[in-house]
Amino acid sequence: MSECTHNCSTCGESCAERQEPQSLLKQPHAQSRIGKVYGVVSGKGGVGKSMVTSQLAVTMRRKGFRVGILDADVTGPSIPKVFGVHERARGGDNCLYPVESSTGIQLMSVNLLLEHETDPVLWRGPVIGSVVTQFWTDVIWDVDYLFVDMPPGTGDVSLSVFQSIPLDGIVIVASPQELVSMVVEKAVRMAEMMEVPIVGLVENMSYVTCPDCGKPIYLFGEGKSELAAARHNLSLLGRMPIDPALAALADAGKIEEFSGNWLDGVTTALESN
Ligand SMILES: Nc1ncnc2c1ncn2[C@@H]1O[C@H](COP(=O)(O)OP(=O)(O)OP(=O)(O)O)[C@@H](O)[C@H]1O
Repeated sequence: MSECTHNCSTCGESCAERQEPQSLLKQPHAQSRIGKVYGVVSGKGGVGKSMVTSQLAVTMRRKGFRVGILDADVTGPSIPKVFGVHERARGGDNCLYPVESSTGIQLMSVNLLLEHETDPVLWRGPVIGSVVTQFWTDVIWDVDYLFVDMPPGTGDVSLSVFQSIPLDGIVIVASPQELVSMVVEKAVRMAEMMEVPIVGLVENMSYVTCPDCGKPIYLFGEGKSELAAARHNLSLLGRMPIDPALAALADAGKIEEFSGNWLDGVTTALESN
């Protein structure tokens, strides 16, 4: 046997010192019942990731599934607000209970734990990462589908989610402008490196509908999403317009009242996954 370098990855010997690579995936709470788990990610902030997460959850709930949203966007949590939920989450012995929206969607977000929902979260990355992990390990979920609203970008909290929560897949949300930049590619590469399947791509703020003639106006140019999807070998599952009615519903905490079938391609893909 050659001299031990303590680097098992470059050594073929089988010995007592050998350490297999350890999975960092965490177990959910023993009382949780969780079906499929999907992350909703974006290369950068403000492209509508929370909007898409909320609409996916509402659509799956309308189909009769039990649905939850784990808001992993700890420093910019918007999920409770768009659902009009302002009460605080209750805790039990070593557990937390999600708060239910008016249609029964289970929600957990740091904003449901803060004394004042306008308080900023002035925590460093590792603390934020551990809070997100606890939303998986300590919350008692009872869902067929759990959507994780990821923090924007490919920083350390996103990495914590990928490492600690066993995602069945991710949905990538991008605006037309973002589709031509490298940030989408970074999100795609991150998923590939973490070996998480990509369900597909959603282009948000793709166009506006002319209020007079009903024609779509592609403010940022047409056809970018097809090109980007082809470039990254992704399925283009939906295109959502900029719709002032959607923004108004989100601002009023009434996202459960949205109408529109832009994301049906995504929910069909999730159901058949
Ligand atoms: N298709 C749309 N039509 C109209 N308004 C939209 C649309 N998509 C998103 N918005 C609005 O744009 C703003 C940003 O959306 P959202 O919070 O979903 O983005 P995000 O990507 O989650 O941002 P962050 O990562 O910074 O939290 C919100 O006010 C939201 O209501």
